[in-house]
Amino acid sequence: MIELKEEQVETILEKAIEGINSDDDYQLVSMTKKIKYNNALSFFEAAKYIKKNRTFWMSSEEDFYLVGIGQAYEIIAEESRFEETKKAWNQLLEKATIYNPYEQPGTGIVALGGLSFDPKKPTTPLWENFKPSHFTVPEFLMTKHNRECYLTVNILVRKNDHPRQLANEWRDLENSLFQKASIEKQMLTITEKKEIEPTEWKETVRKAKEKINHSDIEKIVLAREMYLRFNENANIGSILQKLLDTHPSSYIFAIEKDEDCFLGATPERLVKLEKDHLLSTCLAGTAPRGKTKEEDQAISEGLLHDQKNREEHDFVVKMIKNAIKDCCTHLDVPNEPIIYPLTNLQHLYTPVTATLKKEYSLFDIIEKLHPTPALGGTPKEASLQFIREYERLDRGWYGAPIGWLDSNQNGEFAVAIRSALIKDTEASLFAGCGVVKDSNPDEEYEETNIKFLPMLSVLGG
Ligand SMILES: C=C(O[C@H]1C=CC=C(C(=O)O)[C@@H]1O)C(=O)O
Ligand SMILES: [Mg+2]
Repeated sequence: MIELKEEQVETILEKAIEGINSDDDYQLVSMTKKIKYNNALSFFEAAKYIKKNRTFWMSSEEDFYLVGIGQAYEIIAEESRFEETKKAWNQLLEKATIYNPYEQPGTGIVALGGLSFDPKKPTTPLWENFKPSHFTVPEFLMTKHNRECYLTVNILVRKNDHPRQLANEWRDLENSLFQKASIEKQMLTITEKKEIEPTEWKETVRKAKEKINHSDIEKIVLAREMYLRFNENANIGSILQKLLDTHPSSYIFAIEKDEDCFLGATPERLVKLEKDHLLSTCLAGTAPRGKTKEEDQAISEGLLHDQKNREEHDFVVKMIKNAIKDCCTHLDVPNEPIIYPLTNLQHLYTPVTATLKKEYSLFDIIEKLHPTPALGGTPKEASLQFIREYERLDRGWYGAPIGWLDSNQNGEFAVAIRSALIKDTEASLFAGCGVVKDSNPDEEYEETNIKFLPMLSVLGG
């Protein structure tokens, strides 16, 4: 393995610049090196006053962290968002210079980002900074995996750039990013807390039930919002620390877009790809945790055998199976769900594994899966139409795919639930639930209350 040497950086940049022929052409140069073990959150925090648009990602199952700082390249798509994003990503990779002797998942050129829940629903000012599809290749990417740490630097070079100058700028920035930053422990105080139209929301649940009883729609997921105001600006690093401490079995994520930050602790994996090995998960059907071990056990048993929750869950299993079967071989789905326990609640859980056929990519799978009936409903289009028409909420990126992919067919996307959009001293929290024929509006309301807890409790609630 050939390590990247300091003096090589300039040569790599020089070569890339030499290959650029016209003024409006460019090339992405990506260089990865191993670095000393570093705290991911500390790195995130150090960038606070240096670069905007930070990204944080921690995967629940492994010791895997990504921290992206700045934007070397952006892919924004609105209309045919999957097609456009896929095309732009492939074009970027085609002409990139990649120096990455490790080829570990999540190193080298990595795009981090996500999508909005429904591009057909008009956006409100709340989500104006979050586009229908927005992926960023950061200037600096720290990857932590299996107790090894890597730093990737991505630089977009143009014809008239000076390699030495770029190399020097990059070195200075890197030095300042590795100044150890301690995470300020913030005690946020909520000065205003407002549930947005809870009575109307229950009414919409009733309407959804009616629709289910009188049409071929079988499930509709309805979400609602809680608004918070704080005594001071929320510090994202401090909130992430609390999420990491309290939600070990969830994906912890944060995506900053200018002054706004969308963050959360979601247990819901949409899809993970390691080369051609695909893993998706069905997570739907919910119960609270018990106060004692015995009570917890009894609730789990109850959930496993509860017809209404099993129905909610089985719609997801069926849909995921159908959505990916033509793109995969070796599809494996257990017959029965198991319990997935979280800090504040427990879910029904079924893992789905498969081998992805060569001609398909991660974007193809996301397009086929989103939204699963855990966030949309069954059938997909009809339930989406209902949500579009009756849900009094701009979901923005809530409930949508969020994650990363690299240039070696690895990547992972979660579904952005248990999440909040933070704007300085304000936050909007989101929670939804699957409405089926046996749903009770008051019980669904209580279920969403528990789903607010992961975010509420780290925001001073
Ligand atoms: C829509 C949410 O949860 C989904 C995921 C798991 C269980 C769910 C449920 O039991 O209703 C929901 O489908 C949310 O947390 O906002
Ligand atoms: Mg439910």
